[in-house]
Amino acid sequence: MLFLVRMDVNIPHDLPEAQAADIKAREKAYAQALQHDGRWRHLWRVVGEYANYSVFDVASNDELHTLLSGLPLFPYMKIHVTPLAQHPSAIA
Ligand SMILES: O=C(O)CC1=CCC(=O)O1
Repeated sequence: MLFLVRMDVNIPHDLPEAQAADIKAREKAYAQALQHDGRWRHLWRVVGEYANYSVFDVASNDELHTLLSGLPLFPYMKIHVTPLAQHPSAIA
């Protein structure tokens, strides 16, 4: 099952810099592990925003929820999920 996910990051300004850097490093490792195993298919920065559009390929809504809620930045993100279906005119 494919899902388009938008993540808007909002790290509080009063979070200590070292703590923010640690969370971002763990987020990167988590995201790259999921890209390597094929479940995080795309990760794109939204131009001019601290936000991304991602495409996930997972078995169920519950799996996606588990992955997203495990993101180290999860407490600091607004996440919007759009389930995707085949388009009849798509050639791939
Ligand atoms: O920077 C972001 O958009 C949040 C994020 C998701 C995966 C990652 O490494 O950073």
